[in-house]
Amino acid sequence: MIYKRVAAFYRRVVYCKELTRNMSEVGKYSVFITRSDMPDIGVNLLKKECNVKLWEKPSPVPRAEFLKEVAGTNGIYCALTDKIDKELLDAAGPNLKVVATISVGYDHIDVQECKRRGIKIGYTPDVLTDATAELTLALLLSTSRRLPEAQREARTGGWVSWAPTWMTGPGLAGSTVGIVGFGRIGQAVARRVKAFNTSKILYYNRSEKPEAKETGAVKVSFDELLRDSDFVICCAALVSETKEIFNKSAFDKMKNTAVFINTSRGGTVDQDALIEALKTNNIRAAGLDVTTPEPLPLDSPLFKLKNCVILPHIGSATIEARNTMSELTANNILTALNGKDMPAELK
Ligand SMILES: O=C(O)[C@H](O)CO
Repeated sequence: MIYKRVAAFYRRVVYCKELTRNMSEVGKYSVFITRSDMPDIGVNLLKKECNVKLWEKPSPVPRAEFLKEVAGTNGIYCALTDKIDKELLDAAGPNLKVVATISVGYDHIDVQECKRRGIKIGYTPDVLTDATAELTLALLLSTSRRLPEAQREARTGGWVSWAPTWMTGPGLAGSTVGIVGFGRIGQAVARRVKAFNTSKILYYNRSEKPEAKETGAVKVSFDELLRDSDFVICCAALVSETKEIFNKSAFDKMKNTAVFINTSRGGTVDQDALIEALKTNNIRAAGLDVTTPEPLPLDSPLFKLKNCVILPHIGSATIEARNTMSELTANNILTALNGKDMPAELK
C-alpha cells in the first residue's frame, strides 16, 4: 500500500516536471544551426534561451536537408556555405524572423528577398578585420617570397646550397601597393603594409575614405591602380559592381611583375583569365584565399602553377575571431527574436 502511494507520488513529480519543462519551452523560439562544428560559445548562448536544432555533421548541410530542417523555424544561424534564397525562405515559412551568418560577407543571402519579407539579417563585421588583414599579409608575403615553393625545395632535396638568385621574389619595401575595396579590411591591410616601408598605397573604392589619411593612401581609378601597383590586393565585397572585376582586361593592365592577392571572394575574379595571366607570365604571381568554386577541385589548373599560392578560405580563422563571430551571430539572433536592436544588423 505504502509502496503504491510512493510510486504514485513519484509519477506526479515526474509529470509536473515534464509539464513545467514543456511550458517553459512553449514560449521558446526555435533556431536552426547549419553545422555541428560552430564554435560552442554562440551555440551555448542560443541553447540557454531557444530550442536549438543543429545539423548533425561538421560539413555544410545538404540542400535537401536544409530545406526540410528549416520548416517553421524562427531563426537560422548559417555560414557562407549556405545559400539563403527565395526557395529556402519559402521552405522556412512565415515564422522566420532572422537569418544570421557567421561571416562579414553576405553574398550567399538574398538580401532583397529577406527585406521584402521583413526578415532581419545579422552578420559579423569588425570582429574579423584584424584576422583577415593578418592573413592577407601572410598570403602576400608567402606569394611574393615564394614560401610554399621554398619549403617544398627544402624538404625534397632542392636545397643544394645557398644561391644568389635562387628563390628570389619582389620585396614590399619601396613598392606601390594597390588595394581594391577600402572598407574595414582594406584599411587594416593598408596599416599593415605601411609598416613594411612601402613607397605608396593606392586604393580604389566607390567613395572617398577619410580614414585613408592615416596611411596616406591615395584614391585612384581602377585602371590607374592596376597600372601603377606592384602588389594588387582585392578586399572588395562581392556585389554586382565587383563581379569578375579582375578579368582579362584588368590583368592585361597590370605590370607583368605584379603580384595579385585575393582574400575577399572568388567571384571578383574571372578565374580562367587569371589562369591565363599566370601561365603566360602576364603577371608574376597570385595568392588566393578564395576561389570559384570552393573547395577548389584538385584538378584545377591553379594547383599546377608554381606561381600561385592557394589557401582554403581561412581569412578569419584565428581562434579569437571565430569565437567572437559565433558569439555575435548568437546575439544577433537573440536580440532580433526579442525585438531588440541587433548588435550587427545588415541594414
Ligand atoms: O565573409 C567572411 O566572413 C569571410 O570570408 C569568412 O570568414
